[in-house]
Amino acid sequence: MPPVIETQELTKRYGRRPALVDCSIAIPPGRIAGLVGPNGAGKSTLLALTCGLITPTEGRITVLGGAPGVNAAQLARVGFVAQDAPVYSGLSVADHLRLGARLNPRWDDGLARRRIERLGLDPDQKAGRLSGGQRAQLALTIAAAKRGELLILDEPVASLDPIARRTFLYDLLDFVGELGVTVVLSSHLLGDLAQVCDHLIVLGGGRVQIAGDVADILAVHHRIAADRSGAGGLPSGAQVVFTDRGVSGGSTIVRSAEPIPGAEHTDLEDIGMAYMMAAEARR
Ligand SMILES: Nc1ncnc2c1ncn2[C@@H]1O[C@H](COP(=O)(O)OP(=O)(O)OP(=O)(O)O)[C@@H](O)[C@H]1O
Repeated sequence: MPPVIETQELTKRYGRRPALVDCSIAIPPGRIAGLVGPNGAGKSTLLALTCGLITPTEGRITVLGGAPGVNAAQLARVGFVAQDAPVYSGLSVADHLRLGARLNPRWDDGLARRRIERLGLDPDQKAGRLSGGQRAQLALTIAAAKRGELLILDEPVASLDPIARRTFLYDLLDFVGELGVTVVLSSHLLGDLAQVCDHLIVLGGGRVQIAGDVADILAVHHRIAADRSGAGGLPSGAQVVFTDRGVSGGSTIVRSAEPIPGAEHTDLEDIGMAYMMAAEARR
């Protein structure tokens, strides 16, 4: 199956300022891909390129086999929820569904109504009076009912409390299972992404630090005590990603296809953080 999103040496500059540099990624179909990186790392730029809202300065990007946003048919296949879950505050929940039905040729009204009911949203409530979590859920419902093949969510949980975040993410999981779509989800909250993502892209300073399926990433990363991180004690080909000296003597995340005797389990949160810290340290 060809990737849903594929980029080759994709670069975007605003004027002379590079926002994304030589980005080469491939997201296979059916994945929930997490996109993380510190402020200004290039996440929104990559998502905007994916939706065709902006065009590359150099390199190539293919979305669902074509140029992003090239025509109405292509746009109909992609659902996009921008940062802060934009909704029309003067319109009611029901008005949003009516607008969605009018604007989207493949609109799934049954799906939209079922979700609104399940979430307990009052159809007559004005969107401006919904809570942040409810607004995020409404925006996700509209993007989903478009019945596209790719859902792009730019920091959809940023303004939500931990309970609303958890509900939103588990709901997303359910619904990806139901619709079989591919999702790209950006967030600063690595712990949240680790719960739902099976593909990860870490950006730092506009460059891809690591990208791939979560299972593959976990298989080649190890945590060892900081004082063992001298290259002498590691298998050949091992790469020290980052040493964090702050936590009880410190620890080092190492990338190695070979097992490392005595290494501890590490998780996606630690690995993502190590790549981001390493990128920051190089700047
Ligand atoms: N329209 C623009 N004009 C000029 N520079 C921009 C524009 N949009 C983004 N940038 C710059 O490009 C870089 C990447 O920005 P981007 O918004 O993609 O990062 P981000 O990872 O989404 O950040 P955040 O986590 O803060 O939302 C930053 O240095 C930013 O200042």
